[in-house]
Amino acid sequence: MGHSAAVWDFRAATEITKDQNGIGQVVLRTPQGASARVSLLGAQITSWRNEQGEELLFTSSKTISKALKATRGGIPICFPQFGNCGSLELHGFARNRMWAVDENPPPLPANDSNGKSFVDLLLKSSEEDMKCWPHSFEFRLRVSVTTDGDLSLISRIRNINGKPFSFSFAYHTYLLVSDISEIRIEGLETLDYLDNLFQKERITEQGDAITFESEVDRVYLSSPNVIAVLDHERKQTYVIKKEGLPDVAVWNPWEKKSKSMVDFGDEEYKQMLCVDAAVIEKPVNLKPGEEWTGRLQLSVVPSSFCSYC
Ligand SMILES: O=P(O)(O)OC[C@H]1O[C@H](O)[C@H](O)[C@@H](O)[C@@H]1O
Repeated sequence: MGHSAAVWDFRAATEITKDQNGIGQVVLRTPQGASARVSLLGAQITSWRNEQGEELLFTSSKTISKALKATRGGIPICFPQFGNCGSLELHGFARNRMWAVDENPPPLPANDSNGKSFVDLLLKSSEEDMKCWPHSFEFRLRVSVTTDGDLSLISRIRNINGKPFSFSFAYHTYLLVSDISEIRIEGLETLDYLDNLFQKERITEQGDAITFESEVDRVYLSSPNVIAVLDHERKQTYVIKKEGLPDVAVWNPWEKKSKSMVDFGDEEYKQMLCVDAAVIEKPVNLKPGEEWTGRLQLSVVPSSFCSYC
């Protein structure tokens, strides 16, 4: 690219455009050529590319653009509910709302801004949403791409209500993988998980890594803050670092669930793996005026260089 980080104008490298449906999106680029795209619909990350321009997130080729509905893939934000564990729509309403670019967010530590291309987005409770979830909040999301090409997401949720409220949350991360049967997840072994395929039964993981040979739909509880997803065929490892997000939801449907997943190709399960950094088992309880922060940092390293592996 011929640009050095020292002279790179990170502000100018942040571009606001429209997607093919006319919905606003923000494109972030680094001097080395990594990039990310975030839609104002749901603040959903719709693309994350490495310096070679290779996509790292899965998006279904059958994605259907419905009015104000999250598409299948990327990283939708699940808030104030994960899955169907409450009375709201699946994964909560935040992913189906229009977010605004926040020009003047409360500051974050200098480390979260220096040397990064970033954008701040904001969702506030609306009168309509208050009818089904009667709590006032401000949700700020900082999306950054670092000079190393890492994708960083920082969520700050503030209670501006007169009384406490609780919520669950997830970065519903659709990783793009070469072949699901070649994938191992390390860092979740020996943990307890809730198995969604068996009425959320609590089970202790016995394997020395998670591998896939049929449908998996689990929530691993109280996990370490670093886990690794090893892709043998691509010889690369996704390193997932998180803070404030104790649980990890792991999902691969193994086959197209015919009626419910119209936006999913027959064989696409092979190229996707959801590994969601989340708060599920013990929802966050926020008192009036309090703020919660949940951080996710995704990196990709060659498997041979992975200090974690
Ligand atoms: O279709 P989505 O909204 O992306 O959600 C799909 C999946 O999300 C979670 O991970 C659940 O545990 C799955 O049971 C669910 O089917």
